[in-house]
Amino acid sequence: MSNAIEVRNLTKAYKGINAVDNLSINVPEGKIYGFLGKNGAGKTTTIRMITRLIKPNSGEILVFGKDIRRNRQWAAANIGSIVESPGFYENLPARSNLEITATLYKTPKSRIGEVLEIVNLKDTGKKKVKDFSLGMKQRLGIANALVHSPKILILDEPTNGLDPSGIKDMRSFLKGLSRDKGITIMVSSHLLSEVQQIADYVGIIDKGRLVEETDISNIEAEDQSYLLLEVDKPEKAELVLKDMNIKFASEEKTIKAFCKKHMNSSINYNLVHKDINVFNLASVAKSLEERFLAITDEVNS
Ligand SMILES: Nc1ncnc2c1ncn2[C@@H]1O[C@H](COP(=O)(O)OP(=O)(O)OP(=O)(O)O)[C@@H](O)[C@H]1O
Repeated sequence: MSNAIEVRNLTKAYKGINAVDNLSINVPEGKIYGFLGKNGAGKTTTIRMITRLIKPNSGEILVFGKDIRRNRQWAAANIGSIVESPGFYENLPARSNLEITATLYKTPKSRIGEVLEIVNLKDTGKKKVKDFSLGMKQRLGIANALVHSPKILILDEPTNGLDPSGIKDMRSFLKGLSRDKGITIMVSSHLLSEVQQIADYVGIIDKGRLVEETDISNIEAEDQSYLLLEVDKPEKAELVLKDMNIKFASEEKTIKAFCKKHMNSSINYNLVHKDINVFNLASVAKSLEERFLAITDEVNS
């Protein structure tokens, strides 16, 4: 799989402090990439460098394999973004606002109908932007970023300020955009659950440095939070776990055994050999949240 964006050894310092520190990330083409980090981790600074709003101190950024410093127009043509909230003429309807952008990009006006359709604002007619909900304004921002038909969309915290139903709509909208139009989407967030629900890949940063970058399914598959057991003789099962030096918490016939995944089969073997019936044995994955906190704590300690 090729990369839509490759960031290599990128550094940006403010007053001698690295806001982004030798960062390298890969955003795979056609996927949704969740760029995750706490407030102040360096997400916006990275995105501002990718979108050429600010210059790095060192490092390079490639868009579809081309260095953006030597291919500025190429980069601009391929990337649509919302970094700061887009300023709209509040007294104009959606279409008129997008016409201004289309003129700037020398894009045919026929594209406006298409993007309004994509973001589900086709029927807003003469309604002025000032009368739009926040969710509608966010979608108009995305329409604005899509006017010139970029292959990559970069959104800095797109769900900020939205209510739960607005967040849900935004999530399914972005998934649809990736699935149906093949657009690569890079979306930053400080909300772990958000990234877990939307992204195919995740890059976690802390203090400007990459902590981990992986396919989201790896996170779900690899890291076990606990093994959930349902047995007929819980007291006997607890003795087996004690013998194996495994911590556990039990409630009636259900036991949570806190162990690594590779221990699951030997736990099952030992239980069965002690004549304990195992009705249910399920590996419960660590949520990204648990994993993220564990990772950033390791870095901080
Ligand atoms: N223009 C600037 N001048 C000085 N320091 C800055 C500037 N922009 C960012 N920083 C600092 O760089 C660090 C990273 O900020 P950045 O905005 O990139 O983080 P973030 O991960 O996007 O966080 P948030 O979600 O809070 O926006 C912070 O310590 C911030 O104070």
